[in-house]
Amino acid sequence: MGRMIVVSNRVPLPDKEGRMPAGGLAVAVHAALQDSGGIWFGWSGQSVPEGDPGPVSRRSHGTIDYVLTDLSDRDMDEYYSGFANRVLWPLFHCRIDLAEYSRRDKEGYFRVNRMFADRLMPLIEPDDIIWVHDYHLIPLAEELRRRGVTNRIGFFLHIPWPPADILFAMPIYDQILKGLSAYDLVGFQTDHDLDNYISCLIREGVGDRVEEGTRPDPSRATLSAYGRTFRARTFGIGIETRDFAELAAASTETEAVTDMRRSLAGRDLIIGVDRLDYSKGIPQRILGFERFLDLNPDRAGHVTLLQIAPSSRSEVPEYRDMQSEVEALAGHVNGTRGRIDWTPIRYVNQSVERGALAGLYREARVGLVTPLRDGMNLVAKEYVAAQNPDDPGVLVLSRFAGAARELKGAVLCNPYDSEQTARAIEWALSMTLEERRDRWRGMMDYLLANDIQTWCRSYLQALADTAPDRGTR
Ligand SMILES: O=P(O)(O)OC[C@H]1O[C@H](O[C@H]2O[C@H](CO)[C@@H](O)[C@H](O)[C@H]2O)[C@H](O)[C@@H](O)[C@@H]1O
Ligand SMILES: O=c1ccn([C@@H]2O[C@H](COP(=O)(O)OP(=O)(O)O)[C@@H](O)[C@H]2O)c(=O)[nH]1
Repeated sequence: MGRMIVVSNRVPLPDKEGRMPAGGLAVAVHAALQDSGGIWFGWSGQSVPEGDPGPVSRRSHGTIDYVLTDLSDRDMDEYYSGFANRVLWPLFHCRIDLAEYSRRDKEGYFRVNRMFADRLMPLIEPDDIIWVHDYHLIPLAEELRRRGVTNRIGFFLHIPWPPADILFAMPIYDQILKGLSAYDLVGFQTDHDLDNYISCLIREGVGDRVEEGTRPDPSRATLSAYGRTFRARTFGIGIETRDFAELAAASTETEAVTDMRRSLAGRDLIIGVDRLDYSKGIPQRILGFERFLDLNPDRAGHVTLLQIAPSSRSEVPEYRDMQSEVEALAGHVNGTRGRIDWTPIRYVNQSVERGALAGLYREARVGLVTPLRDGMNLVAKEYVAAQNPDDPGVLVLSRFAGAARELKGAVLCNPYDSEQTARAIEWALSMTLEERRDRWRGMMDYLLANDIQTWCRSYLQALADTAPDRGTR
């Protein structure tokens, strides 16, 4: 195998002391890059006020070269906050109502993808394998092909792929659909996403599966579309299960965790951890918790919901609106259900570092993960990995998270139904130790066997095994 070139919008850089960033994807992809040697290309995290962002900057670490490009403020506005996060993100999470399409943002999105392609061209050598990540960069392979690149190019979509009727609501859906056909291997989080993608090709009349046989494998397909043959497969992303479990076990006596334990004074802890994003269903979760309190008056004063929700994408109006919505709802529940010696919801609008988070997950009797739709949701997996095997907590998980397809021991709920969420919380809190252990063991074994290294290796192996289609388009 040749070198590897990873391309993503955000690049997890090592810090000034050369330490790699913590966190699954960054660690696994760095490890794979170290093995093969290669380049990680993406946005530097800096934007410049006007015009051309200037030349790329380069940093080396071991066998990895980081090649970074600034973006202009206009690029950020149109490509990142505009088309990526106000059109693709809401639509792919089935929120047509929140999608704000504009021709200007669409132009910005394709302009930045062309700029990424131009800047990548001089870096690509004939045997390199290129791995592109996520919805910000769907058109990149098409741009590279236009410039004559015949290398293997893979893509992994971290967020869901929507059903056809939702995708088709986007004015330029055909360009996005076609964009993926320029890759050699397209990875999705779940079989549902792959199935939705194939249905879009079929409904549009532009492509289909080309395998023989009457019973297609729901997790893989060879596809023919737009004059190209390529492969699509599901690879549910994992976490660093073993390391995270060790981190959680080692964090039980850290200050953050002992302070929390002391302040709980014997109350049961329920934890929610999410970026402040409408896809995560935080308002619905608070309503579910409120319903739980109303249905179970004997729990009043004996349970606390800790909701950690750092702000995210605050340039986008819908994200700013969420901030006040969550504050108002949490305040309402605390005001109407709380007592002078008990605050039902602790809402923390700040990021919590990994070690403290791991310890807090382990302290919590219930992990409440209720997105309205989510590509995978790593928090669900981290909560499971962090548990004490002798006395594990229970994961309450939305059926609309990719993780629900894998974590069979979770108590599933429909986050749109506050009554169901309320009952799931009560069930989780009253579950016997034997059942908790049983459910946890099954999920933990799964997470150990399907960790982030396995994910990374199987994706790269599948890409290496894919013969690039060098035919005409
Ligand atoms: O880069 P940001 O705009 O600040 O957003 C953070 C990341 O959010 C998304 O995460 C997704 O990937 C996770 C890992 O595969 C998955 O578990 C989750 O369900 C997804 O929402 C986004 O896809 C990333 O590109 C962003 O960097
Ligand atoms: O205060 C926080 C909140 C979240 N996270 C991490 O952010 C990631 C969130 O990933 P997930 O797949 O759940 O959702 P995303 O934000 O990628 O959509 C997880 O690894 C969390 O541990 C964190 O480190 N600190």
